[in-house]
Amino acid sequence: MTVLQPIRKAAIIGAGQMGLGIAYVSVVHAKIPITIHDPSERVLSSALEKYKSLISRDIAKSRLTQTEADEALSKFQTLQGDGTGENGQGAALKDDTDLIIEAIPEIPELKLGLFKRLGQLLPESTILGSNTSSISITKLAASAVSSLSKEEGKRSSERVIGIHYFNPVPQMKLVEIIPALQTSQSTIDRAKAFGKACKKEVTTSSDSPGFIANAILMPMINEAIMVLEKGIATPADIDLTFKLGMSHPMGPLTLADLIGLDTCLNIQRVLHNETGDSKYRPSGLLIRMVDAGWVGRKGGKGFYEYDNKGNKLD
Ligand SMILES: NC(=O)c1ccc[n+]([C@@H]2O[C@H](COP(=O)([O-])OP(=O)(O)OC[C@H]3O[C@@H](n4cnc5c(N)ncnc54)[C@H](O)[C@@H]3O)[C@@H](O)[C@H]2O)c1
Repeated sequence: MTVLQPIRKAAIIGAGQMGLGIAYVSVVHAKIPITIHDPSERVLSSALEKYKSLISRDIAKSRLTQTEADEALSKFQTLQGDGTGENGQGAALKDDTDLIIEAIPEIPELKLGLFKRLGQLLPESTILGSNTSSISITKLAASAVSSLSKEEGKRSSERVIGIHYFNPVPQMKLVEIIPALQTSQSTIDRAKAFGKACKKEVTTSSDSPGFIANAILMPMINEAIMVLEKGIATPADIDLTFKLGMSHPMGPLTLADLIGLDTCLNIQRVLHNETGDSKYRPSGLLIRMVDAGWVGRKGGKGFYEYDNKGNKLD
């Protein structure tokens, strides 16, 4: 039996809603130290506040002791920049980092550029994971070989993998693992073991646009927005139909607000571009709402309005 190299230290790139949640379960459940990188100082200070409030909530619910909470605080570090020397201070990522998980916006050029720099910067023992909802992991793996020799390039692409958590990460019990065509079996095994260490169930999807979850979810959300756009029903009635008629815990428009309307639009654009299938075309209303800066719960307004703690207003 082969012994898997353990993940002892990780870095998260992007401290938005997903990056912070991934950092939290990595420290609290997988019990490893985390550095979280983001170009925005404002995002980093808000991430630290949210991290502390997640800890306080877990203490209040007796899920963490004070000693565990102190340990979790000492294992969490924030750093400005993206870790590779872009958008901030120098290349802060260290050779002894066993795992990187990027959670930057769902924009192909941004992620491809990041994987190119990560491929050059980090030793081939470091797993390069992406929390992308839809972008091809095979393309990210190909980007991680740029300017390396053929043999180094092959090994560099073998350590790239999709590690797709769900929102909100501390509550949702799933991780979707997506190997690229190039990914090695040991990378798959290490990524699955890490997902389980974060106390998640693991599913595996091949590298196809939207993988399992978003290939099914995004067309449903888009159809719900089109029903609204056509004036067929109000947001409240569309959501209530799914809650009470189909036993979904929340309706599709509430879920779209939670995911982020910018993220939904970016995912739909990737699905549409990658498949060429018109069923994935984003609705005009979604495009206009993102144009208006109405990105959902994280921005205070989407299909509903929210206070600065993210609670829905009546
Ligand atoms: N929101 C969801 O429900 C959800 C669920 C699963 C996966 N995802 C995926 O996770 C990723 C992040 O989504 P999110 O909802 O956390 O987005 P978000 O907008 O909350 O956070 C993105 C963060 O990335 C930072 N950033 C921007 N450009 C960067 C760069 N070049 N380098 C480093 N950081 C940069 C931003 O400052 C921001 O803090 C996306 O790929 C998304 O598809 C999102």
